[in-house]
Amino acid sequence: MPKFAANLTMMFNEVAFPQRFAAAAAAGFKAVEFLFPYDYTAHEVASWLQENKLENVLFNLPPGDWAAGERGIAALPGREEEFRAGVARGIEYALALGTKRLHVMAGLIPAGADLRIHREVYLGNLRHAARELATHGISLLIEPINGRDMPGYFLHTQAQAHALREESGAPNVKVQMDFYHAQIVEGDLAQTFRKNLDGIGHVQIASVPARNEPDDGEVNYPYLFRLLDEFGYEGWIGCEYRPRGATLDGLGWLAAATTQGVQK
Ligand SMILES: O=C(O)C(=O)[C@H](O)CO
Ligand SMILES: [Mg+2]
Repeated sequence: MPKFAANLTMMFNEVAFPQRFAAAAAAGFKAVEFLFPYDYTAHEVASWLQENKLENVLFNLPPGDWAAGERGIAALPGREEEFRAGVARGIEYALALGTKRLHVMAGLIPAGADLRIHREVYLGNLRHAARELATHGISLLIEPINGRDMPGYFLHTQAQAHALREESGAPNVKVQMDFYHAQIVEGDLAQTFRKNLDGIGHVQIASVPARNEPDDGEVNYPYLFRLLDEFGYEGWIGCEYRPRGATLDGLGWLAAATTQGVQK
């Protein structure tokens, strides 16, 4: 049965990050995801999860200098040492939080760069991270992101991600299929999901093009939720959207999905 996790980076922004855990739990969520926990100690984040009986299903490995515009370093030559230190830091947090999935961002590639070099570096880093994570039973996720929101990002299409996943040779490398990005880049969401089901480790949702609640725009989410169920998807669905107004006011879609028996 599809299960929904609140994305605390985008949702419940009415309150500060530490208070979003209680807000998500009060709204009925049993699980949360967020981009980065590193502004806080692992102990603090673990305590917010425990106090609110929440599971953390996903966060990202350190992405390089996010404030300076970096969006991951996994495909950037010359950053391998920093990448490895980031893997160790991510694992330290994942163990404290009980997290079983870590997303690794590839990075922005300069125009005209030799993509073969970036691909080799990326694969080497993926293999290293996957090995380290596997010793703790953690999956490594890679996510194609649309080039309108993130120009220059290395990974765009589902096919590219699944080819790299297979080439990594690591069974714990999985694709994070964000339906918002996938719809913008290529569409054909249902068939693409069905074809790649075994290689998908996490799903994220938002309306297209506004990236608000999944109840408007060009993607028919009630249909997709039913399909995910029929296909036997057992993973989480991260609600990675910017609420149009107050987060609670926009949760009607979740109530409807739950009533229809999508969420157990
Ligand atoms: O943009 C997204 O869809 C994401 O999932 C984050 O930016 C990277 O985790
Ligand atoms: Mg996403």
